[in-house]
Amino acid sequence: MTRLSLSDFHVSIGRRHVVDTIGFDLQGGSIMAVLGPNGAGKSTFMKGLCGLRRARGTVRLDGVDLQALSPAERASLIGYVAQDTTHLSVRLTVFELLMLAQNGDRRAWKAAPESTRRAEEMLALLGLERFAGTMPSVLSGGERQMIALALALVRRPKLLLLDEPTSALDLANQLHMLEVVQDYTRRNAIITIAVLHDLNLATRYADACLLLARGRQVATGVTKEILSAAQIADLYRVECRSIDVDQGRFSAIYPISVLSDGVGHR
Ligand SMILES: Nc1ncnc2c1ncn2[C@@H]1O[C@H](COP(=O)(O)OP(=O)(O)OP(=O)(O)O)[C@@H](O)[C@H]1O
Repeated sequence: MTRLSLSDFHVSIGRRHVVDTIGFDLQGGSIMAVLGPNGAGKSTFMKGLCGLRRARGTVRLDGVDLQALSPAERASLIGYVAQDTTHLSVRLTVFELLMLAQNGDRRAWKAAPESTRRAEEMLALLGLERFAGTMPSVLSGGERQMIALALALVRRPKLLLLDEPTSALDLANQLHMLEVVQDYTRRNAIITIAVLHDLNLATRYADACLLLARGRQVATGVTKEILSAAQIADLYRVECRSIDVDQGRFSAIYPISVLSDGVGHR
């Protein structure tokens, strides 16, 4: 089973330490939500993990030190879906992109035999078959977000990193995307880490949470234990109530008001 272990993990932008001293362990089949106020360092943390920002410390995926790998080796293990999908504005169709994602690092001129089937499977999994022949540049922001996920999954990552994956999705697609991600994560025993701003998506889909404030790890652990109304109030400086939904099947967090030392003083 896949296992991810971080210790004393730091990420810098230029000379500035933006993310400091992160440490946790995750087992295959689990989803971790990364939560925290704007500017807390969530995206920088994700970029540090996938090698887009300079990072220090130890990151082991199944015992392999990710920091010691070449960019190509690292890319073969990690699927990263960025907040911004403008990189998909190329003159290729969705299907061509799915083929390129799987074969871009091959020297041979032929695509790997199973890649057509795999591309079709991904389109079916996410319900995107109707976009196969379309260029992402003519699609909506939410449709591009779904395609970015398909492009990450088609390469069979062991570690899936999603930066605000539902930010452009309507209610049905938010649930659809996270159901697919949860099912894929469990079935393939991979690890998914997702930056989320919606606390109720976190309580519903994340097994574990990492709370960040000013680049520091405020808390990490099992979602049920971490995401209390008191902890949320402390993190975002917003008074909240925790509500049981569907006879305790889900727990929802309802925001009441910004505390007097809230916005601008975090
Ligand atoms: N390219 C950059 N150059 C310099 N500083 C940056 C850069 N990108 C981010 N930062 C700074 O790093 C800090 C963390 O930014 P980051 O984007 O990681 O926050 P975040 O938690 O993802 O925020 P948000 O919820 O608003 O997306 C912020 O203070 C930001 O100003």
